[in-house]
Amino acid sequence: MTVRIGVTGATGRMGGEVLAAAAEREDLEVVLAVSRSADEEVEGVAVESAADLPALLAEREPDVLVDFTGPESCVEYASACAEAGVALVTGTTGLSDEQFDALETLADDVPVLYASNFSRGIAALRRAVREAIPALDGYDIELTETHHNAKRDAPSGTALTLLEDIDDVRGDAERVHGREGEAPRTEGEIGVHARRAGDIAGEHEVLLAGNHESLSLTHRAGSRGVFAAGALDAAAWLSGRDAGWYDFTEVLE
Ligand SMILES: NC(=O)C1=CN([C@@H]2O[C@H](COP(=O)(O)OP(=O)(O)OC[C@H]3O[C@@H](n4cnc5c(N)ncnc54)[C@H](OP(=O)(O)O)[C@@H]3O)[C@@H](O)[C@H]2O)C=CC1
Ligand SMILES: O=C(O)C1=N[C@H](C(=O)O)C[C@H](O)C1
Repeated sequence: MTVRIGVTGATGRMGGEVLAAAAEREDLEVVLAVSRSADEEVEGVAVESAADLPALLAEREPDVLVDFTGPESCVEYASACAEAGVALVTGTTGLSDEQFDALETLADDVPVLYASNFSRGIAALRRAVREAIPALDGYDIELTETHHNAKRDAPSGTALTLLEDIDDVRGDAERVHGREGEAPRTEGEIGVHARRAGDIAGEHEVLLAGNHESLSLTHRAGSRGVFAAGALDAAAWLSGRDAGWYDFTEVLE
């Protein structure tokens, strides 16, 4: 059965990637695409006004809306989904705790799948980090992420997810965002570094060092296509499921 999808932020970097990737898939059909700046075609799809999203959801009846926009719009579009009974896949990062709470509440009404990163490589990196930490007890940990120069939020959503993973395994640690001046490392702290340059699609490195050795676990996205493909896999998987909060790792099981 063909899964009917809607795309928000269609004029954005990820919105365009999602539309391009969807055009290559036979299991999905794009039935609407919106952004605040409508009146354009992206990847041959007409982009309509995001202000009309509630009406468009009711009229076109997509199974799943795929969202890569901004934190406020993500919650706004999720509310429209809950109202219309449409499932939501979102990879928007930079959400506050309150915005995550709002999304989780809306998941009482419709299926919501959130992932700070839709690449399989990051899913594997997360597993590797969870395995490495207990094997390298007491080693210092530094996390570095590198993204294109237009990224708004820092640290990246993926970096925050990796930090949560580290805390889960090792207990809550102090996070030191960059260092300057007299700033010696304290035991157990995690250094967090965000670099912004050029058009880098996304790199994450978890460095563990101690006992005269170091282990660097690094993921590099070659293009945004990997995130778009993962989000569409998630949309296909989510369609028809019960209301609730879902994770990308469930899609990969
Ligand atoms: N989870 C993952 O795997 C990935 C997540 N991301 C995340 O996706 C998000 C989008 O990234 P990217 O595509 O590079 O960003 P862009 O700025 O290129 O695109 C964002 C799009 O969303 C719309 N938008 C932005 N802010 C708002 C807002 N406040 N209200 C309504 N619409 C808004 C813009 O369109 P317009 O202004 O025309 O409405 C634009 O089309 C970011 O949070 C990023 O971190 C990115 C890559 C992978
Ligand atoms: O903004 C981006 O580009 C990306 N954002 C996500 C994040 O914040 O982790 C995922 C990916 O790294 C690309």
